[in-house]
Amino acid sequence: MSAHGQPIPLTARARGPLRGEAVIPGDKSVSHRALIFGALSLGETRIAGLLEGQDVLDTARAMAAFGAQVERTGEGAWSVRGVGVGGFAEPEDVIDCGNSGTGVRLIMGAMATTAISACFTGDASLRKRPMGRITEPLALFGAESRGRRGGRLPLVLTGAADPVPVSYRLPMASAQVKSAVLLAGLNAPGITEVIEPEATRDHTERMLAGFGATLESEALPEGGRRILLTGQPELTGRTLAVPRDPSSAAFPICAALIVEGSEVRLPGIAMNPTRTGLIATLQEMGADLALENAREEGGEPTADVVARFSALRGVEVPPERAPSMIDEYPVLAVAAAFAEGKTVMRGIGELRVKESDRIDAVARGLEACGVQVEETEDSLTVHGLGAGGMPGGGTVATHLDHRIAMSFLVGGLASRRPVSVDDGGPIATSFPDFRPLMARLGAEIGEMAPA
Ligand SMILES: O=C(O)C1=C[C@@H](OP(=O)(O)O)[C@@H](O)[C@H](O)C1
Ligand SMILES: C=C(OP(=O)(O)O)C(=O)O
Repeated sequence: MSAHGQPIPLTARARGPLRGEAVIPGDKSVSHRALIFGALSLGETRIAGLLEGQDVLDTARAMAAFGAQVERTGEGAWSVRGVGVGGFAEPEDVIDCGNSGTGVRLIMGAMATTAISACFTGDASLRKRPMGRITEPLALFGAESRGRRGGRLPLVLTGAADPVPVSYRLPMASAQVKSAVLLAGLNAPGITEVIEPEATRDHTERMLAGFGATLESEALPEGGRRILLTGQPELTGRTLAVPRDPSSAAFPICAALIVEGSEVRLPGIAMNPTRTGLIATLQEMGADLALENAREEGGEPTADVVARFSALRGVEVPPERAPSMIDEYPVLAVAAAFAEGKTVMRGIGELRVKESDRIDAVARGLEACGVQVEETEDSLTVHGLGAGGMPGGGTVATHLDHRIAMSFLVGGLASRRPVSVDDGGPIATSFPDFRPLMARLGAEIGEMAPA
């Protein structure tokens, strides 16, 4: 939806090859964390390349409401003067995190061991998402919460006045839950331990260490990781550059692979191994993907990605890959519609609690575009139609989900008939530049009535 709440229907149609350079904005996960960790530090944090999507802007506003001085100093350039660990002030008004699960969950963790109360809410999508997975571990520190039935937002959280450190084994693979527990552990005396059954994105661990926290992380023999955080460190503001978002890069990459004659170069994409599952899967599908100039930027491995039109073949995506490609399944499913043979994605039950139920949204969208699919509670199978591809011609319901909107618009660039989405407004939450960037590559995505 637009800022005024009106849906913005968009239609994508085939118009020839995509060519050129795609300069992807900053990583959303790192951007949220840069603002939150800056707010929990003493002194100034200067951030370059911050993603200026609505999700991150909502987190910036929230950090100001908790007492940090947050200032935009240029394009993607932000300054945060923090209040230190345990220094959050009580916000005077409701904290509205918009569409952002990462924002609300990490902020709840960050305030849970400070003796203040805050009321959190979000848009219609965020108000449907489970928050018990956060409030339950935060209760172990001594925080109290009261929300709607099923632990939904709006929710009031009162931080523990005398927090105790905890040992917590995550019941699901979730970097948001892991991060909320670690952030709460910052203001608890002693060691907080988090055990994750499967390794998830590790930006919190890497970045907290960079801000001065003492943290140890070890791989477990049975898979997963054990993280030990020493509470009550003095975090110090720092200068950091946000690497370019691999989850946003996924859209032009997949578009180049399925639109005949395409070649797109994407400089400096983050290649943190906890985020590269899509690249591995596409390579197994036969994608012509080159990774060049591997280097380190802003503390994260990066590389230039070159994606060229490819004859893809269906694969089985192993369940253990889910955490490292979690947000990329919708666009992978669309690319799989252009592959020869079937693609089976297993162990993806977490997709049901994202901005939308992504298994259902993708399955219904592909059906609307003439593609046969099968779903179970935690899997999705796409019957690919080969390079001749998806018939298209349908309108896809996006359920306030940016990734569903962008995935199907990518599909429309290669399908036989145009593909429409009912609402492209939420694209602004993570990739505000998506349409102009795709247009510069030669894509036709217009604001027009559904086909
Ligand atoms: O920690 C993060 O920044 C994120 C973690 C993932 O969510 P879960 O922790 O719910 O899997 C991911 O889907 C989200 O887009 C960003
Ligand atoms: C799941 C996502 O984000 P969040 O959980 O932060 O809303 C996403 O960006 O795909």
